[in-house]
Amino acid sequence: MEEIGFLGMGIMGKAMAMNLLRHGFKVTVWNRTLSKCDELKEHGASVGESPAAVVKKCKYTIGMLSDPPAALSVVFDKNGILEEICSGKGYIDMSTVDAETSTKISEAVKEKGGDFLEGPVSGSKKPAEDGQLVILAAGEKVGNGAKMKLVVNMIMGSMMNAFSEGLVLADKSGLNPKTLLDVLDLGAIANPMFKMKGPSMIQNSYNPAFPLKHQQKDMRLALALGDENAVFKKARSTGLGDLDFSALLNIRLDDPEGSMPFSYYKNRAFFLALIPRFGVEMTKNTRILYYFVFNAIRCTSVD
Ligand SMILES: NC(=O)C1=CN([C@@H]2O[C@H](COP(=O)(O)OP(=O)(O)OC[C@H]3O[C@@H](n4cnc5c(N)ncnc54)[C@H](OP(=O)(O)O)[C@@H]3O)[C@@H](O)[C@H]2O)C=CC1
Ligand SMILES: O=CC(=O)O
Repeated sequence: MEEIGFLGMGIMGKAMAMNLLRHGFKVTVWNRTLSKCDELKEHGASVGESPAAVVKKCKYTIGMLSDPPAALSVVFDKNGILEEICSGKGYIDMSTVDAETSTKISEAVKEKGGDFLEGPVSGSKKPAEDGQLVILAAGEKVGNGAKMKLVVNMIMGSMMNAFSEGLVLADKSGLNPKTLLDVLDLGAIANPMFKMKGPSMIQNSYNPAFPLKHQQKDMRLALALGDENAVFKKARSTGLGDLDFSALLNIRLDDPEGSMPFSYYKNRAFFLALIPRFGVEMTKNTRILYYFVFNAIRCTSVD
C-alpha cells in the first residue's frame, strides 16, 4: 500500500492517522510539537522531521491544522510542503479554513506540478476515531468545500448558543435541565449534538472534543464580526479556549443578562406590532427612529 503522510497530530489528526494505521496503511506523521507523534510511533507510524520531509517520502500527504495561519505555514514556510511537492504527488488539506486560504494553497501546489484537494470534515473526535467523518470535498471547485464547512459550523455554533441559553433559562425558571433534554429529544429539534453534549454540559464537564477556540475561529471566518461570534470571543477571552465548545454555557451562566436575546425578540415583536397600529409607514426615517428607540429599550429593559 502507498505510504500516506499526515501533518498535525491534534485531536482530529491523531484519530484520523490512527485509523489509517488500523486499516493497514503505512503512515509518516509530523507535528509542530514533536512529542505528540509518540503515540502514533508506538502504533507503527514513522515520524518525519518536517512537512517537506514527509512529502518527499509520501505520494499523498494530508494536513489537519488548527486554522488558516497554521495551514499556510506548513505549506509556505521553510521546510514546508512546497519544497518537495511535485508532479505525481498530492496534498489534501482537511483543516477548517476559509476559501481564500484553500485557494492560495491550491495555486501554489499546482504551480509546482502537484495535485491539491481540500476536504474539511464534519464530525468530531468520536466520529474521527470511528472513521465516520463527513468529508466536504469540492474537487476542482476549490473553496466550495471550505465555504460549505463554514456555513455548517456557523449553524452549529448558533445552535450551541441557543441550546446554552435554553439550559440557563430552564434552570433560572426552576425547571430541571435534564427534563429539558428529554423534551428536546422527543420533538422536531432533536439532534445528535444536543443529545451528546447536553448531559456533560449539565455536569459542567468540558473535556475538549471540538475546542471552543476553533468554533470561535469558524464563527469569525463565517461571519466576520457577527453578534453570535461575540459570545464565543468573550468565552475565549475568559480562558475557556481549550475546553470543549459547549463550555459556552459558562458564559451564559455568568451573564447577568442571561435572557437578553429573549427580551430582544420580545421588544422587537412589541414594536413591530405597534407600528401598524399607529399607522406609521416604514419609511427610511421611521426605520432609523425605530432602530434607535428599539436599541435604547433593548439596552435598558433586560429583566
Ligand atoms: N475537533 C473537532 O471536533 C473538529 C475540528 N475540525 C477542524 O480540524 C482542525 C484541527 O482541529 P483539532 O485537531 O481539533 O485541533 P487541535 O487544536 O487539537 O490541533 C491543532 C493542530 O494544529 C497544529 N498547529 C497549530 N498551529 C500551528 C502552526 N503555526 N504550525 C504548524 N502546526 C500548527 C497543532 O500543533 P501543536 O500540537 O504543535 O500545537 C496541532 O497539531 C481545525 O481546523 C478544526 O477547526 C473539524 C471538525 C471537527
Ligand atoms: O467542526 C466541528 C465539527 O464537529 O464538525
